[in-house]
Amino acid sequence: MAGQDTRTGSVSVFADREEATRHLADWLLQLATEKNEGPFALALSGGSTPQSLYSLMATEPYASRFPWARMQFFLGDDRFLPHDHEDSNFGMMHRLLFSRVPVPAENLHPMPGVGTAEDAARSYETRLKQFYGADTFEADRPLFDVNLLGLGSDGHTASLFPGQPVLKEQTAWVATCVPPAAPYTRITLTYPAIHASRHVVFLVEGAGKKEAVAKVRAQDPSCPASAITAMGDLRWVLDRAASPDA
Ligand SMILES: O=C1O[C@H](COP(=O)(O)O)[C@@H](O)[C@H](O)[C@H]1O
Repeated sequence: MAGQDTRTGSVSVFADREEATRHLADWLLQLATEKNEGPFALALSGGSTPQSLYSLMATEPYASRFPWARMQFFLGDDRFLPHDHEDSNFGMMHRLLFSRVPVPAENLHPMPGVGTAEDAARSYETRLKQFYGADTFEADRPLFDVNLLGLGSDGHTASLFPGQPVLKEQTAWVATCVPPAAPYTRITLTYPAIHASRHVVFLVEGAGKKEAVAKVRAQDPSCPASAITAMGDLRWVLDRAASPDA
């Protein structure tokens, strides 16, 4: 593993996907068990990259070590689809993780997938505000303990897609996005809601992401991921294939 600090956060590079995934599972387990008071709130990413992490968390020794009863699971984004649709991020998380571990149903906070997308965004924001206990963020009081993010090869993260109006959202915590070159209307956390995290961590794997990682490192403004910040720390977990340095 190699490590370095950049303006965009700390970077850890692992030999392959399996090592990167195991590192992240170990780090999450350490954070969740260290915080022995109150809920441990996570916002999870969708797509294909984190699937091996969710599967790993549902196997031993992780499955019996995570404090599931204290863990609260939110989503960073979802496709506006019924949860049983094969492309629903929540559906994927449920199949790989939630259905296989003793997490209480009331600790799961899916984004609504029926009705209208606008209503779904407003209703999810209300849910987040109830959980946070306030309508505006207080400095140094994060909403999420960990916000796990992915990175698209076009530089999108969560469902913050290049050039879309959602990138300018400074007030709403949750918004809709209709990506021109990707399927489905999306519901996504906005920049301010992602910022309200004790830890923001990107998990990025595969050679197809190397160019996007390099652009974020160079703070290329065409990449939505370049503008991600955190109340606490920002870190990148990469496999060697995704690292511009490898
Ligand atoms: O559409 C999405 O894409 C990104 C990246 O997904 P990946 O399949 O390239 O890993 C993901 O982070 C986001 O949650 C998802 O909705």
